[in-house]
Amino acid sequence: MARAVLPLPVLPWPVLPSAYGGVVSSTSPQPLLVVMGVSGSGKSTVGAALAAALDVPFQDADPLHPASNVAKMAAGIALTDDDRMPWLALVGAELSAAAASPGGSGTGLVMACSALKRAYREAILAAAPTARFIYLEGSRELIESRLENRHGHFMPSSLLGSQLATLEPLESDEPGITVELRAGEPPVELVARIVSGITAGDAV
Ligand SMILES: Nc1ncnc2c1ncn2[C@@H]1O[C@H](COP(=O)(O)OP(=O)(O)O)[C@@H](O)[C@H]1O
Ligand SMILES: O=C(O)[C@H](O)[C@@H](O)[C@H](O)[C@H](O)COP(=O)(O)O
Repeated sequence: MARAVLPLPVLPWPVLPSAYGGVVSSTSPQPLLVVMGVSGSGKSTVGAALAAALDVPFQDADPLHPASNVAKMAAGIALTDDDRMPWLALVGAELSAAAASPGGSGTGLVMACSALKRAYREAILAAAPTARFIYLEGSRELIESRLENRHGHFMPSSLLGSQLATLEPLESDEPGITVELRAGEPPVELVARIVSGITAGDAV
């Protein structure tokens, strides 16, 4: 699978070494990141840890879905573009609100959002042009095993096939990086790789 590698500069904020073992934002503008990938790739887990490492708020896009979308997914029915577009508008609005203003007053945000298709990412960027994507790329086997071990979530593992079929991986001319998932790697280590990948502007 092609890996997206963005030429420098990747992200519009300066970084400094930190005790975390990676980097933190040092001055405004604050990071505006969308952790993307199929259901079960770790967006929520990794996104929350990344936000903590960067000291910016975290938001999961799941609660922004209307109840009708959640009901469909819970019933094992894949969403359509028409189902997703109003939801993506909400995702974009949240990112836009958190974006750094010219005066630097934005809070920044890490958003966990599947953003499966390029058109979905373009819709997000239309609302929040400074957003950058962190694509969690993993094998079907790894993601399937994680979904099978995840309990209490509305999204059934049976939808993984449709998620993978819908997915258009982040491309090299899109803003962001691709991160390859490794079996057995704790989230904290994955986050450290992401932070260093953001800085280096490379796939990690
Ligand atoms: N690096 C990791 N190592 C092991 N398990 C993980 C890791 N990241 C996520 N998980 C687990 O995999 C499952 C799916 O992660 P989740 O964050 O809910 O994915 P998503 O938000 O993309 O659907 C959860 O049970 C989570 O605890
Ligand atoms: O576009 C979609 O089909 C959904 O947004 C989907 O991609 C997302 O994965 C669900 O919201 C389930 O949530 P999890 O990704 O947390 O499983």
